[in-house]
Amino acid sequence: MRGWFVLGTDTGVGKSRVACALLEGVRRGGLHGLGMKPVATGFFRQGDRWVNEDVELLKHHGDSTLKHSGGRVPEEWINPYGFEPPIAPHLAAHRQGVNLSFGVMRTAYQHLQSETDCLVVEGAGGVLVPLGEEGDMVDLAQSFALPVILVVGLRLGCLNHALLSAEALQHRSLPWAGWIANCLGPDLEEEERQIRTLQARLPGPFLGRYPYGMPPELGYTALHWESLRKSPRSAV
Ligand SMILES: Nc1ncnc2c1ncn2[C@@H]1O[C@H](COP(=O)(O)OP(=O)(O)OP(=O)(O)O)[C@@H](O)[C@H]1O
Ligand SMILES: C[C@H](N)[C@H](N)CCCCCC(=O)O
Ligand SMILES: [Mg+2]
Repeated sequence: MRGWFVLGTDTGVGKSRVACALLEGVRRGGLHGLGMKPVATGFFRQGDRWVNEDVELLKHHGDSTLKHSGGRVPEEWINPYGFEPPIAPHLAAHRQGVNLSFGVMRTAYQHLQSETDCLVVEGAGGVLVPLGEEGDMVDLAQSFALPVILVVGLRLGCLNHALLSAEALQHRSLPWAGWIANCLGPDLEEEERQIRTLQARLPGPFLGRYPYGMPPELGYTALHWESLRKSPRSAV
């Protein structure tokens, strides 16, 4: 089991950007890498297809074919559940009369695992986002048994969000890879001291400061690959 489960302090904090940077780093290190978004909400029409930005980004920065068979990566493995409205996953599923099944998501995950060296899974929203009757996003991460990376979106309010998220994760004793500070603005007030405040309080390792405006093709260089390599069962 190799890869990471990318969780965030909230929606819109940079999970996708960081997940794509991880894929860039993995692939530039010579490994095969695939992204997965178990449940995505917010689809729009593009020609004759319904697309979701996160799913498209993960496909773009990941490998385009399966490692062993060389075939196309099935969309339903990358994104087993997708719903049009940009709302909470369990509410979007409910509108469609769908029960989100951990079994379906785990099966897709296992298929992808067997066809890649490193799998980067992106959550949706924050760590305790409900996923219906079977649990929440942390439960899903636990059932995948991948080491978790917490993306902290640096802005006013993030200290509280980051510490609450870490407490929730510690309660469920997940394998932990570390946390990344993602700069959500160009000139963040007290950015350095926000990071130091979190370094003193969050479990390590600190996996890097992702700069504002940096695309994933360059952003992977800002991540601490020495520490990422030491993640439990890391492939890189
Ligand atoms: N370091 C950054 N520099 C510039 N823009 C950023 C940065 N990080 C994130 N953004 C922008 O902020 C927005 C939210 O980021 P992103 O989509 O990665 O968040 P997310 O945590 O994946 O959200 P979701 O919960 O919807 O999956 C996007 O428009 C993204 O391009
Ligand atoms: C649509 C959006 N971009 C996210 N993918 C879904 C965010 C769900 C947040 C749920 C909540 O915490 O209220
Ligand atoms: Mg995202």
